[in-house]
Amino acid sequence: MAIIEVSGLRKVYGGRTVVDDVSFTVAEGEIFGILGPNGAGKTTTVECIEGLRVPDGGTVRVGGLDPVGDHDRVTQILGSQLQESELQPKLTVREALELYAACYPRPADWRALAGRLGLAEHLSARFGRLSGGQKQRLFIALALIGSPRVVVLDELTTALDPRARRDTWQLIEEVRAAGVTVLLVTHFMEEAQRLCDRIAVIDRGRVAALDTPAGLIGRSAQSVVVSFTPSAPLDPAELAALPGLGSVAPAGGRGGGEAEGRLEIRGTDATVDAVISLLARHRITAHRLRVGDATLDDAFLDLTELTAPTPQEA
Ligand SMILES: Nc1ncnc2c1ncn2[C@@H]1O[C@H](COP(=O)(O)OP(=O)(O)OP(=O)(O)O)[C@@H](O)[C@H]1O
Repeated sequence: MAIIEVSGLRKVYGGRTVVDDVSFTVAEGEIFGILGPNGAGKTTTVECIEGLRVPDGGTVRVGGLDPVGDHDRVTQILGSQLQESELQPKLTVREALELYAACYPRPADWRALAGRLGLAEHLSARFGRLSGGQKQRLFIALALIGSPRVVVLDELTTALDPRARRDTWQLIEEVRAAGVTVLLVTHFMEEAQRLCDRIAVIDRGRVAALDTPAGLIGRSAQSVVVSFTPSAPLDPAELAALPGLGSVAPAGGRGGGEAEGRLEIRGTDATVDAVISLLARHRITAHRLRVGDATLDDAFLDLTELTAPTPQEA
């Protein structure tokens, strides 16, 4: 059953359409990701779901309720961790938890929540003195304190170091295991790939793709990556004619330098077979040959590069 239903959502700021005909549903118990470049319209979409923005078109339902018209009831079933959340620096962790718990008719046991989130030893610590990771844990606790059925986490791990980020991923999995639906806005492909059951890729206000992480990678024309340093130059025309070819580039072309002459070829399994044949035909050796599956990162770049014109252009 869908707990979130977004249909034909539109939002316009000062005559500029920033969310344009966005539709998706989130099933109860899912971890659903919203992924997209900066300014794509992710936060605006999420804020419409939270009832913080009034849509200019389309409908949004959370548990069958209108987040704007039924705002009070929606806040009872939806918990939010907002992007760039701040609290009074002098507020202690205990005070924040007690304050937020008092706002809900059926609050979770905040002490148990603090224990689960590793905050039990920091109850007397002031918000302003907490580390980035501790703040994020507190924000998750505050998002969960009303015992919500669905929790919205917007760029939750952006400020965290890799270890704290991984700890947070485990927490998100625990939250879901406890039966809470998670709507996750993220910039981190690894995070989306690891956590999300399904992902909506939003680009320039529109849903560019909606699928499982594996489905997104599979639908990209470039699902396999082969890289090597040839012992002699290869003919660009022959490379361009490879079957199923997605791209040929100097290795590291999408960031980072690499050994002189090293190539990175993206395509399908058929492309890799043809590369091997081509090398054998010309008796060229492939040094440090590596073949790997494309990642969600590759699929994301593909999918956001290939989308239609911006809403303004349409
Ligand atoms: N209150 C506002 N008034 C005018 N324009 C806004 C407002 N809020 C957001 N925008 C613009 O709407 C577009 C979408 O913004 P939004 O914050 O939804 O994007 P995002 O995908 O969440 O981006 P990011 O990943 O950078 O957080 C951006 O161009 C932004 O500048």
